[in-house]
Amino acid sequence: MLRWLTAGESHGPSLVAILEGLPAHVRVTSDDIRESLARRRLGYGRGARMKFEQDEVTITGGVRHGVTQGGPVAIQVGNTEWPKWETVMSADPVDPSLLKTTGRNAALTRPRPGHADLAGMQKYDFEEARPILERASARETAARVALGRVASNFLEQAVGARIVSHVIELGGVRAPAGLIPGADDVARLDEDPVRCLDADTSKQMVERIDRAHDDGDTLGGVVEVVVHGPPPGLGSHVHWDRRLDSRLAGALMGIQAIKGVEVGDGFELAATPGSLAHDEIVMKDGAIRRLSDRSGGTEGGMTTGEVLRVRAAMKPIATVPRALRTVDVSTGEEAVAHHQRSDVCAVPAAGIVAEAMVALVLADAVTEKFGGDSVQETRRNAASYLENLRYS
Ligand SMILES: Cc1cc2nc3c(=O)[nH]c(=O)nc-3n(C[C@H](O)[C@H](O)[C@H](O)COP(=O)(O)O)c2cc1C
Ligand SMILES: C=C(O[C@@H]1CC(C(=O)O)=C[C@@H](OP(=O)(O)O)[C@H]1O)C(=O)O
Repeated sequence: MLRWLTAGESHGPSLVAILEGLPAHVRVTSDDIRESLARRRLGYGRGARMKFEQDEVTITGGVRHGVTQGGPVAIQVGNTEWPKWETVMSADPVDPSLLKTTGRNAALTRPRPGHADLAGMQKYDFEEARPILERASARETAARVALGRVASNFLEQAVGARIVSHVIELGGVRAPAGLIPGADDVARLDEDPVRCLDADTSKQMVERIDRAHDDGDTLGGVVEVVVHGPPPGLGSHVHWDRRLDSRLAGALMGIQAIKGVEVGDGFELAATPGSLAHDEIVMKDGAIRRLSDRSGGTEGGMTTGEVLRVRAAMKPIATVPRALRTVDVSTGEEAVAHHQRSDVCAVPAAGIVAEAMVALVLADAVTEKFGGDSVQETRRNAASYLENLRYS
């Protein structure tokens, strides 16, 4: 079983992430993690912070000479912006006179609709939004992506599964149906400004972002994560919380601003007659094969061995430059929500975060199915299972 945790605030000194339960001998380096974090910063429409802030990666436990040791893997991702926030985010008490009434040290009393601000202030009993928004911020996704890279290296080394994501819809502009990236399309997708496979659609998406930016508005969209080479039989039909589709949906819904998840053709299947909605089984060259993959590679909560496909729908960025109405909780007066800066659209980045979440869920399911205290043991167990698999 894998367990993972993250800690840290958006403008704190660093994020910290721990992954426990991974076998020994998984090859992973700080540069691998840096590479994944750099991919999360990509994408047309992200805000100024992505340009001037760096992710400072330090592996502080669990890895020696580029291989995991079997203990918890601990990763620190430093925020280079920290010196500007040292007073307002200090862990220790500060002189109250330093907390000014204006600027970055001021109390945030105008909660932003669409954020955790107001519900969090009520629940945790704070008079301002800073203690809530700091942890609710999607800055935390950097820590998940760091862990996701470790999980993804494990998946590739243990069972040969490879993960890629792409943007299939942005601000209402939709890519042609049926485009599925191959495992080797990652570099090509990362070069596209919105990580879309179709060049014409990508151009329209970029124009849509420009228009939203000019209008002081923000956009959402849909990403799809595709896994090539998952072994059949991950997850189980026997209980709701062992179903892989349920675990994937929970992990994707756990990403900030994700409001819907689909497995395979998802909601479209609901409008398709049964005769056209399922993946027929045929005998070909002495082995059982599927004629399609509308289910997205799961049936009965288990992987079928076909390509796994899951989608996540992201709502538009909630800090809208054309500020939304709110109430100043310190006066009870009508006001406009706080807005300092924000992304116009973070859908391409959300795809990288979704890859990480899928990698963590699959790595957990692989350790559960095949066990192993070293990655070579996991690999042997998986190979033996596949050699003895019925009907393949
Ligand atoms: C990669 C990524 C980047 C984001 N960037 C911003 C941003 O710059 N400004 C903003 O208001 N929300 C941003 N968000 C979304 C907020 O964190 C999210 O709307 C907030 O947590 C509330 O959404 P929830 O109700 O789903 O938690 C981002 C989300 C992700 C996944
Ligand atoms: C810092 C990151 O994303 C941030 C997520 C975020 C939010 O409200 O979720 C708001 C923005 O930060 P700020 O409020 O400081 O401008 C984004 O830049 C990151 O992804 O590394």
